[in-house]
Amino acid sequence: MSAPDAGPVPASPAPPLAGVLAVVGVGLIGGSFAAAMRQAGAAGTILGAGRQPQTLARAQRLGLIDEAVTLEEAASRADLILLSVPVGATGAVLARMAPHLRSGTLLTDAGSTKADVARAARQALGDRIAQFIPGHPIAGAEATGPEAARNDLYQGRTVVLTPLPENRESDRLLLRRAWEACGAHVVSMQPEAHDAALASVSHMPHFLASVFMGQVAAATDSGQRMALAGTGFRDFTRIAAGSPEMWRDVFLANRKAVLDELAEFREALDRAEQSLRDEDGQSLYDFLERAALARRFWGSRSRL
Ligand SMILES: NC(=O)C1=CN([C@@H]2O[C@H](COP(=O)(O)OP(=O)(O)OC[C@H]3O[C@@H](n4cnc5c(N)ncnc54)[C@H](O)[C@@H]3O)[C@@H](O)[C@H]2O)C=CC1
Ligand SMILES: O=C(O)C(=O)Cc1ccc(O)cc1
Repeated sequence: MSAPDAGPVPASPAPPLAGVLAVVGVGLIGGSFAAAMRQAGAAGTILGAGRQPQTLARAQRLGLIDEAVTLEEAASRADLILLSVPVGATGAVLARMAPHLRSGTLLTDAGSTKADVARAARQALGDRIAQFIPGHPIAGAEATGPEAARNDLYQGRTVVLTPLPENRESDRLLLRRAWEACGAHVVSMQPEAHDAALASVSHMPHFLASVFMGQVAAATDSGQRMALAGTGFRDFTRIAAGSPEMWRDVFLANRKAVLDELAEFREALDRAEQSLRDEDGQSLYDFLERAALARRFWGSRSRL
């Protein structure tokens, strides 16, 4: 007697990339990673760890994480761990997790600077350093905390990985696939090249916007000035609303590259100022035109 025909055997769903994902620091960046990984079906259980129990409770209510756990528990249970805390906290967080890590666990981070993060990780993890791959999603906002998290934050955005010589190829591939599952495009580069470029196009804009915003806010007639401010002021100063803790750490971590950029900027500012002092309309026009063409060209290629 033959068995009744049950039809084609249904394919079992592919296992998630990370059976257990842990996010340390469930704010904008970590919360968005959790949300995107969940939406893609790339994470099974999602654990959250951090500094403030109230933040983790909010993240759980928002459905970003399934459970709030200690750093030690995250280290011992997770297959993949994302650190999304201010870069200055990296060493202390990893040092607490190190004794509890399983050998198969992969760690990464989302910090805005990379050379200091790699140094701190080396010191904290010692002979487990192969398990840590530094990373940086070039996506974000001035808003902070789990309420700011979005499952589409990384769609179409670039994620930079700065792998260490010790990292295993299979781990690099897994991390690349995780970010791709979040909709990102992954590139690899050297940490020093990353930090120099980001000093120019991310850290400097924040520094300048903050100095400028502080100067306007300190004026005796700041209320009147801001009542008259339009979209140019809004666009130019938007990023100054970002987290002071996060940005303090970025500037301290990338101090040398930012100081180099500031020196170059000061020279360019002096040249532009001289054109104005000299009432040199041609030279003013030339520098404004160069900037306008460069900005329009970048805008037409960058989708931003
Ligand atoms: N905000 C942005 O646009 C971007 C930020 N980044 C990087 O991502 C990281 C996180 O930034 P956001 O998510 O924007 O900040 P956030 O303030 O939204 O979230 C950070 C979370 O880390 C927790 N935290 C802080 N110190 C901690 C510690 N010592 N131990 C455990 N938890 C701690 C905070 O309680 C908070 O929940 C930073 O390293 C930042 O440089 C990277 C790309 C973009
Ligand atoms: O708010 C914006 O427009 C940003 O550019 C966000 C941002 C901030 C810090 C990073 O390291 C990367 C991206």
